[in-house]
Amino acid sequence: MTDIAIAAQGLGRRFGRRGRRALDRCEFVLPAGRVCALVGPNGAGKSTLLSLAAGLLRPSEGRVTVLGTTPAGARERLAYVAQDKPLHPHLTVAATLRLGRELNPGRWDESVARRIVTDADLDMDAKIRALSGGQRTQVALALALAKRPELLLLDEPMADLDPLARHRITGLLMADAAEHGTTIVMSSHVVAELEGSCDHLLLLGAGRVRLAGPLDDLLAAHRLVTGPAQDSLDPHTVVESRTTGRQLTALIRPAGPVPASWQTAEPTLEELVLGHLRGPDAPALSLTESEEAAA
Ligand SMILES: Nc1ncnc2c1ncn2[C@@H]1O[C@H](COP(=O)(O)OP(=O)(O)OP(=O)(O)O)[C@@H](O)[C@H]1O
Repeated sequence: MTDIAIAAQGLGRRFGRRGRRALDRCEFVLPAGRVCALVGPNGAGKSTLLSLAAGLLRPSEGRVTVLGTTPAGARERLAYVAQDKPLHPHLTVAATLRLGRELNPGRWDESVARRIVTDADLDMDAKIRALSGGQRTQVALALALAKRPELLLLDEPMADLDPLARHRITGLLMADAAEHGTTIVMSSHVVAELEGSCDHLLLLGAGRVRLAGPLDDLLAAHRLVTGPAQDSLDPHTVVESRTTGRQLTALIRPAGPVPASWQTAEPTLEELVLGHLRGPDAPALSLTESEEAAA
């Protein structure tokens, strides 16, 4: 086991010679054992980042280190569930799991795979092509978890799951992380669902890292404030602000005390992310874990 699950240095990826960079000069460190929410607007570069970490794409610039080595070198120790959940359509569920076992000798945990497909009420003899999108997702998650990876990369894993399946799979992922110390990086647009399950955040915007670090520290570095519209927010960093009549509501990074006449509260994860999506030009903030927390 290494202390760092993913480290990106000057990481960039361009598609085509003249193409816009999908990722641009990304720098971040994700300590091992964390559950990291990967968020950002459509086209921000989330899938590109996950594909680079999984070793399915190569960087155009910079580098990404995974579990202390190259993504290719870490391939056996990581699992990746891509957005389109590629599985062999002509295989049955049972044959898919059998293939997973054969491809991962020594690591395969049949019980977790069986549990996921049984809980999803899947017929072992059903062909993958006959399954619904959400059912296919659960087979892909069964394959990924049964591999007992040290790093699990999930691209919008909950997008096509029903609420009960989401609840069940989230519980399973959290239990896995707690029991085995698995690092999980999970992209999602449903930020409210990540609240309570993630302890680390990576927010991308237009291919750049906008926020990175331990979730509690990032939340503590921000305040949601409400006050008179005519008041100045200097010298605080304003991520996003809106005026309704005579009232101003803003997401700020305080640079000192906020006037006592202002109402202030720590934002929720959803408020933090929404604020940064509405204020894409706010300065980026990367926080590293304190030694105490990392111990
Ligand atoms: N294979 C590709 N060829 C050309 N451009 C690509 C390719 N894959 C991604 N891109 C471009 O890279 C950028 C980032 O795409 P990416 O899929 O990583 O974003 P995302 O954050 O995962 O988006 P979403 O939330 O919509 O899934 C987009 O502008 C996209 O058009």
